[in-house]
Amino acid sequence: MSAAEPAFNRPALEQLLGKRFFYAPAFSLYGGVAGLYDYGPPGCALQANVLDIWRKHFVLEEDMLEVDCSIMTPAEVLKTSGHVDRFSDWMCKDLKTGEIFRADHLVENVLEARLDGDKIARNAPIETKADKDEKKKKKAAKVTAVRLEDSVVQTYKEILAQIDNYSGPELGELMRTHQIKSPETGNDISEPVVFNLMFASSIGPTGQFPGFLRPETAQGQFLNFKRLLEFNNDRMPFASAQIGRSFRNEISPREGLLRVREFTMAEIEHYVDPAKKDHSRFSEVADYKLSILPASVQLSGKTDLLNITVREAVEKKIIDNQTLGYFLVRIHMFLTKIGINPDRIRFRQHMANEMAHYACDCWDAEIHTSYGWKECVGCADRSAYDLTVHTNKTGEKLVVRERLPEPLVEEKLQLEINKKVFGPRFKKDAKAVEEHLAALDENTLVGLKKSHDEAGTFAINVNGSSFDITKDLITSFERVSITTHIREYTPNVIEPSFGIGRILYCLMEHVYWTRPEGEARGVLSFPPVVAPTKCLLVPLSTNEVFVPILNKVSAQLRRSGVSSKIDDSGASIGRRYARNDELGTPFGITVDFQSAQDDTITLRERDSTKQIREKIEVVVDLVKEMCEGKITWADVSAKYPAFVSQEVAE
Ligand SMILES: Nc1ncnc2c1ncn2[C@@H]1O[C@H](COP(=O)(O)OP(=O)(O)OP(=O)(O)O)[C@@H](O)[C@H]1O
Repeated sequence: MSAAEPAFNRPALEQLLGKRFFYAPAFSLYGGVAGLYDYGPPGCALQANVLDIWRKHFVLEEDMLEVDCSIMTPAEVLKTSGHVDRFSDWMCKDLKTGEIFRADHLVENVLEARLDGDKIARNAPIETKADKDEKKKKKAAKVTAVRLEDSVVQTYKEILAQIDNYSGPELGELMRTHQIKSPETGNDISEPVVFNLMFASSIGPTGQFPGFLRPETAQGQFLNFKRLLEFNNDRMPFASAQIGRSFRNEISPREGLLRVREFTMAEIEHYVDPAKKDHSRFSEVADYKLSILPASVQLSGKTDLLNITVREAVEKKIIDNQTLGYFLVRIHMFLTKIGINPDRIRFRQHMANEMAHYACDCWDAEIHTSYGWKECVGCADRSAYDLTVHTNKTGEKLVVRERLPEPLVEEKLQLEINKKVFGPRFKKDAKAVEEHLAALDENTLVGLKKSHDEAGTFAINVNGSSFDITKDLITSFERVSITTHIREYTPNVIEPSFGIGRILYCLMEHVYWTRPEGEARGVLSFPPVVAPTKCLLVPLSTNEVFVPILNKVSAQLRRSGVSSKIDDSGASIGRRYARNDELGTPFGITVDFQSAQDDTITLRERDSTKQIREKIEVVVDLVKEMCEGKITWADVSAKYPAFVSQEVAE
């Protein structure tokens, strides 16, 4: 289905996912809490399979160092990382009912609804969010057919193209200029105020040690940088990885699994030399084409995608460096491997204001859903930000020290102090003044030496106080030749960050369809590698004769590592297969009277409903190979004559 194609029946999918307990609202017996969900058996199995592929695709393939760090985080860590001050969104309120909105989402939804109203008035098709559920919502939000001036349509489109780029005051200004009110009530809206997204807590019984539930898994990785580098025998570049829960107190979680308050993330921190951001395996992916949406295009009010090889994008500096480009391709490969439709993936570059406080370049892998394009993987160049702030705060140097191939000889100004005079003169300030002088850069020293030579003194400012450095405090201030054998630098970090729940939901939308024949029956066409259960075993009837054969097949599948489930309920075979189509089980094995005579069974493939008949051992091997992604059903049906199942058509 193309990005513009309408008519996706989201309510039907949601009903199926609820009925088969992929996931459900948490604490529903107590009325539920927005943004908290429980996964049931098929949801858990799906997630485990996706994470297994993630580990193989990234951790194993790239030799990453996996860690599992504490979720509860001291406030001081998140203060240093900038999250306490800046990990926030803009929130506003319906002034009468008190209903809360995330400001950028409110502006976006209202302007989109007006553009839809304009389309209805012009009798033009609504391309975005055109599923039935969305239409219903808009009706409820009193979307009326109002024809807009062409210039207004243009302005709205330009605002929407860069909706993520506005600050709170700018969003407030947009609300005033464009008369944005509370959608349901038409009431006035408050000015946007900043709202920190972290859940606060305290550690220990005194309540004196503040902490937060982590909002990302990254900080634990940074704080272990020194150990990890040592573990890696001090070799650069390298990457750490972590899979675990993160928590964000989202202002208004409204789109199911897409925006929740507790979710599983899988994050990679790839450490590189800032002077060498090339990637040794870039040539393997250089010709891979990606659909990208650079910041410059969005700023001109457009959303046209550029289909370009990653080589060209890096050469033209659209993507900043090879390592970033390499990871964008690897992310794309992972998403398609688990079954995301490649035509519905794009990479959107962040605009300057939108970038997180730690990032210097950022690309989001966005997946198209019935809710529109949704960010599912962020890929940020966090530069040296995190390691630098933690070094500055703790005094523990989170740096790389590399032996230079040739010693480096440099002429440098060097200032040596006379400690005997220094201590008695500056007393308690002596240490701070000394450290300040030691940290001065070459340019500053050149200026100070001028005053020192000409006036015999110079002044410096340390912690708000001025100190005169007179000649008697200095033993030498000369240019000397310094030989360095070691280069010390703070690595830059490229961070691909995956929201697993969002990806799972997008996958479920992409693989969902209904069989046209008879009453519409839902199917989830998961690729065998991610399917929650791989194989359904069905005896033709409850006849005892089938039991030993079923047990034999089931044991063989278990030995081959293939998960299977026996359905010996009295329901018709067609009905049993239909139930498993909804669970996304790719293969079905039927045991019948012929099986009892010649040890053969039938193997049915979910999407085509075609079957083959073969010996038990052959079928088990074929299923194993298909589940491991080594062969496909096309390979199997080409080799063994396939026929249409009688039972399924019933
Ligand atoms: N509230 C959430 N619910 C589910 N997944 C989330 C949520 N917030 C973030 N994620 C996932 O974590 C990934 C990395 O987080 P990141 O901080 O880049 O997201 P973000 O830019 O804050 O997301 P958004 O702008 O949608 O709030 C996202 O790409 C997404 O898949």
